[in-house]
Amino acid sequence: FGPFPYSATGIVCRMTKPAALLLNQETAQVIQAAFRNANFPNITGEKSMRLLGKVAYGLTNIQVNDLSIEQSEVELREDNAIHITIKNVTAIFKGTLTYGYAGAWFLKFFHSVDFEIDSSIDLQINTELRCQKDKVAADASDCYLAFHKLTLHLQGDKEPGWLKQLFTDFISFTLKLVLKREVCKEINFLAQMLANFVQDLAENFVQDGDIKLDISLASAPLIKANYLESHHKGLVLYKNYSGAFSDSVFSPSLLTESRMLYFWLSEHILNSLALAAFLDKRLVLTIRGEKLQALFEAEDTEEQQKAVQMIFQGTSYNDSVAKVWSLSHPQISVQTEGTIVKSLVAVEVSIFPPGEDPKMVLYIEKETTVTIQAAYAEKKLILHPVDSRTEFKAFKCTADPNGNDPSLRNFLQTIISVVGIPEVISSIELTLTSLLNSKGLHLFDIKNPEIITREGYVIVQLDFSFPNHLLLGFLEERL
Ligand SMILES: CCc1cc(Oc2ccnc(N(Cc3cccc(OC(F)(F)C(F)F)c3)C[C@@H](O)C(F)(F)F)n2)ccc1Cl
Repeated sequence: FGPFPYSATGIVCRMTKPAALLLNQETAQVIQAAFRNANFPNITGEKSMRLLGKVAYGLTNIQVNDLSIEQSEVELREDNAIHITIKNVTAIFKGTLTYGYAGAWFLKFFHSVDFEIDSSIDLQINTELRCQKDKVAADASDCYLAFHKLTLHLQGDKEPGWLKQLFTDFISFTLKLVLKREVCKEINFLAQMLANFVQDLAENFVQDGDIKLDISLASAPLIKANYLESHHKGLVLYKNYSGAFSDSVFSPSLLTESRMLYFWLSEHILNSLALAAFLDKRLVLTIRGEKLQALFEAEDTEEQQKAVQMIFQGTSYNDSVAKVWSLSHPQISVQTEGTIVKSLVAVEVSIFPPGEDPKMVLYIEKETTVTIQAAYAEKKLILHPVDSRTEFKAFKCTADPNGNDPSLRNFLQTIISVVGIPEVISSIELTLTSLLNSKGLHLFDIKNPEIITREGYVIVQLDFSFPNHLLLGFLEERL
């Protein structure tokens, strides 16, 4: 049967061990939030003591005070679990202890005193990543607390020995159960909150206006010893149009394990995005003023001056406009050389002589094929055309109605290829960069990102350092 059919997968995200280790440095903040968020119920009970008869006790408004977390280890386990081990969490719980007993002579004696409990705890959290309703679900219910120490300190020095004994032998057992239940419940809750947070952030990231990418899971996340991997549908949704599944096949060997983060994207996604952008009338560019002048006066030759005179007939560039747009859905394919964009493009120049009606002076249709290499540096997307070829499809010029002036055509051919295509690409570059930054990509500290193109797919691989205000911000919202 060949490799497992990933055909429903358009995008694969791989996070390797180095990324997990870096993210693990934020675990301490999550655990601290879990302890702080946990609400501990009052613990009440009674115990009949030898000399004292029935003793009633209550631990009320238990709160965590100081919490210190030394180091936490993270391990990716092949059985689809992320094991986090945190040793020697020291926590001080504070609250009020009320105790009393009805003495033999019906003497009711109740006393309440503030307490502090010193504790040292080992945490073991085995989180499973699952696919639930097509989304990443984090299940951290496999959670253990081991108490090394749990000592009660009562306020003031009157600490009846029998009470400490009662606490040590009896109350602490219940207390451990309550602490484990509440802390693990909160950790599980936060784990799912984090998964939802990433999912929401990601969904917002891959949406703009009516165009969005369905990044719901195509299969359950995979965890290997050195990386974890999620497979997403990667379907382009545009209004009621939704792209068909792609047939490009992902296989794990396409990604290495040396970088922190990998995104594998099938070329089908780029193609569908181009179609959606075309349907959304985004593939239109208007050039006027000095931009237009720069295009038409890129090279100062005799032929150029003649052509400009013929086309603009003395109208200034400020009263002229060039419009460039795709006549058909651009076809995008990906090769090792780069991303190849093939599109039938129309260029129309109109002039608005003052006091006269506007008139269209030039119309050209060309089949353009451009090979583009992409890079990301200084928080900007860089698109570099490495090769372009064009083929005339139609040509109309009022100044030369029957098109028998070859010098004009040659001139236009040159400026479209030499300056026209680069101008269009740089405007796409600026638009995509501002789109990425509007999604907050510039907030991430991305290190040495590589955009690699191969037949049928693109791989984006990178390292990152974690802007902890991102996680802190998330946790503050939660607290
Ligand atoms: C925007 C990155 C991205 C996320 C996708 O969808 C999801 C949904 C849920 N989890 C993930 N994970 C991958 C991932 C890695 C790094 C960043 C990120 O999203 C982000 F929110 F940080 C970014 F959008 F800001 C998502 C995590 C998934 O691999 C795991 F680990 F949960 F299994 N991706 C699909 C495609 C792309 Cl390009």
